[in-house]
Amino acid sequence: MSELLNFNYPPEPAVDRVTLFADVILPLPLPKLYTYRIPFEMNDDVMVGARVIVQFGSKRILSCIVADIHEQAPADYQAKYIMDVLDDTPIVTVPQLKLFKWIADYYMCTLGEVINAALPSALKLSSESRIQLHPHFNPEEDDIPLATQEVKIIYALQQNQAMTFTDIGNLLQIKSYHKFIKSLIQKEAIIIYEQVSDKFSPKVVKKIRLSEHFVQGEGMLEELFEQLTPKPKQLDILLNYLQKVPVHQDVNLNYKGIEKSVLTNNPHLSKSSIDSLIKKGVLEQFDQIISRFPVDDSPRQLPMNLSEHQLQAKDEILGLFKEKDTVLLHGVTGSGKTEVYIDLIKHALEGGGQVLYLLPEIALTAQIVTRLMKVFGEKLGVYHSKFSDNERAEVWQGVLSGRFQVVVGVRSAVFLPFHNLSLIIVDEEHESSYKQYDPAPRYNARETALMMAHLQGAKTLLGSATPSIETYYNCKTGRWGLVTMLKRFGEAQLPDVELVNTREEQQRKTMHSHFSSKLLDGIEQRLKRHEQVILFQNRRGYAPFIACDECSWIPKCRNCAVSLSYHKFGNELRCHYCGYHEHMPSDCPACGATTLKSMGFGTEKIEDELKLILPDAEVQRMDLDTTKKKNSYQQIIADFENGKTNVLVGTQMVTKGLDFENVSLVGILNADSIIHFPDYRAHERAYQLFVQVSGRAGRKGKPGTVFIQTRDPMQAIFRKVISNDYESLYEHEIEERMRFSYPPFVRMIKVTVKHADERTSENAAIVLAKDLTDKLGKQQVLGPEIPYIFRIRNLFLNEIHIKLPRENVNLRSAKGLIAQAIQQLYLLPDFKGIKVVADVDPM
Ligand SMILES: Nc1ncnc2c1ncn2[C@@H]1O[C@H](COP(=O)(O)OP(=O)(O)OP(=O)(O)O)[C@@H](O)[C@H]1O
Ligand SMILES: [Zn+2]
Repeated sequence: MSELLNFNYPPEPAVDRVTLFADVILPLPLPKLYTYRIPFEMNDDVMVGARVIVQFGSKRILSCIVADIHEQAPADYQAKYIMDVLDDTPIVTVPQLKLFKWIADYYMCTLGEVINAALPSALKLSSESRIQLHPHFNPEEDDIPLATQEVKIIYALQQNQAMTFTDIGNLLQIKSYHKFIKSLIQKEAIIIYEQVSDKFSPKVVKKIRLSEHFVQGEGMLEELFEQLTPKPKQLDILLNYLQKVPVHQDVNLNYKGIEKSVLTNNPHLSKSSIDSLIKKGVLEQFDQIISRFPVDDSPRQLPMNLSEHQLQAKDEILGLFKEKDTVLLHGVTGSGKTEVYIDLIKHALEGGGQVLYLLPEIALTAQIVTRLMKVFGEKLGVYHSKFSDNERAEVWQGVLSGRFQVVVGVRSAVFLPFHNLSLIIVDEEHESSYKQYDPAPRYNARETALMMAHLQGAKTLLGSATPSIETYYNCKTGRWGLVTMLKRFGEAQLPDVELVNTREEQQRKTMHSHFSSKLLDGIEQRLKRHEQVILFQNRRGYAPFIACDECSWIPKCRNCAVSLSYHKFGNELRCHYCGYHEHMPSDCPACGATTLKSMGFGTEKIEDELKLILPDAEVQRMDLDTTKKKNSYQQIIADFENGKTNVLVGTQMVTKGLDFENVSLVGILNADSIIHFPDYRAHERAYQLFVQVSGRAGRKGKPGTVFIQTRDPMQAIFRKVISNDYESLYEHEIEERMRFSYPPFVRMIKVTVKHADERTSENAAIVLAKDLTDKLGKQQVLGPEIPYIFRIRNLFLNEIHIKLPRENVNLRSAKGLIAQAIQQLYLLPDFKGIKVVADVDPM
């Protein structure tokens, strides 16, 4: 059963009234929790995990989460009273509060920042919040008892669409109006949203019905007939309506009415007469809102029968779970890990627990959700950033209430209010998109999931065809369990990987722009056979930069130390770091020449050129630029699934997890840019990327081929990719990590110092590095150094890397010292305006 317990129960009722205080988490980056006084009459209503309304500062009214209840008045300030209690039951569970605390401690941020990231804005009320009618709520139809004040609010919202708290206060002319808002939220009659952009526009159909008094009043209908007899067109409409809605049989039928289009689309009825009947008040027009999460009526399907290998993997996993909390399923691409997950989810649900299934990217959810929906139906919730805020709030409530027992989501799903988890699946566990870079909390959802599982006594299954070195190390040292699937499902074989030497082709003059003749021939061949192709290029846009052929001028971002990328769509130059954009100049602003040339290439250019080279092919692109709209992922994936598209060009979005049966060729256009990335993980990443994208080929029977274009085919990493030799990659990498002290042998913390002035940033970093060295020891602190991209959003960056040994270091106290050093830096007058960001376990 769920465990929505309070941290502290309110004390036993005493004869004397006790004065209680609540520590609350405000959704703000404050270092400490604030204490408010609980008014006596609310003593029984304030609960840990529930929201209360408080005044913060002189004006702001905010909702916040109660973290603790006690009798201790704050020592250094007079506690203000809590204004109102919003929830009858906690919306944040006790295990969640513990998790949030861990995130704040581990990732060196405030609880307020965690809460702010965790709660959908619809659950964060403030004086700026807005209120609208709940899209499901139909005031005419929904039969819920409402207080007079509530009716007033509903009526006003029907007229006004949206109102602020202040509007409601003015409307009711009373001070304690929050309870009515709260009650209406609970009755699902209204919803709250934070920003205008979050406003939920419900799907509405126009409907028509007879005005109430014609139906209810004795003899009224007969009278109406008489009235309309001289107007045959109007009478026709009335008769037609009564045919469809036989109110003489059951007056209640009138309530629902019919869709207006039923009448207006009827060629025998006059549209203008319909309108006159509405004007006269005979007919009544109203809007009906259509549900947001339509119930999936398609018949449930049983999970597929597991193959022998899958069954064995499943049994091994369950066996290992008896001794270990975490198991890695290392299964090659296309080995059928998803079906194993589904079976384990079923198993967990039968045991009565909740399940969280994490995916690194929204692009992956489309296919997986379809699959899971068929098996788990309305028990399945989906959580990601393409959902509107109110949809996310609905999933939140659904997890609390138990409506959703399985949730599929991207990294932020670790914040959901699970209270009875028994299994977490982290699919593609090696993915760096599990880590949030900015803003705080800079958490890694995989690590957070492990802690979450620990707090709730759940098991975690990590899955990947290319595990991260850290994870594999944990398996090798026996901390975690390891289960392997070496073969693809069914008859499918791993694809053949071939290297294409672009340097040679260039010398032979057989390159067509960025395509080798080998790759082009390969594509043409596949298309003739009605097979599909995926092309991967790690940059979006048309070209990473442009340059003047005469004077070598290169346009740079105003705010960042990067060149601007050229985007042909919109004919724009754009910064991928700050979003700055400008129109593409027609000639060079430096020398006036008209010879501006695009250099390098991104996905947009590949798409463009391929369409010219192969005019009959249907080419689509999937990258950040083509997936801005809510359903664009689904559309692109569906078009490719149905064979409407022949070639899919994309960034890392197309590289993993996707399952298309007809793809027989994968092309990697520029492998070298991926290998030569200045980072200790570059090889690991390159291997993962190449193997993952290769893994999209030949997944169902038909053999698959991969062409990797490179100028230097002798690089060692390629041999490992070609032979799919993860073990040898691991052996090589782990040795290097040990030798040069990198994770998993040390923990890293990256401290970035930012300032608008270059010298100040540098000097502050030097002072901070010195202080850190004094506090932590010389060996532990590297830098400061100026990063490759040394200026972003007008701030100059300097980085300090801290390496903390795994053994013999108290992580908590080390982080305490780092936080202290940062605080001390903030106090120095020389460095006013400085910003320091600590990133724990940076990726
Ligand atoms: N038991 C089964 N019965 C029928 N088809 C199956 C079964 N298991 C897997 N498949 C099919 O095999 C293909 C590969 O499976 P899946 O997508 O789960 O692989 P995966 O291990 O997750 O691969 P990747 O790591 O590349 O994402 C899919 O098309 C899936 O439908
Ligand atoms: Zn910029």
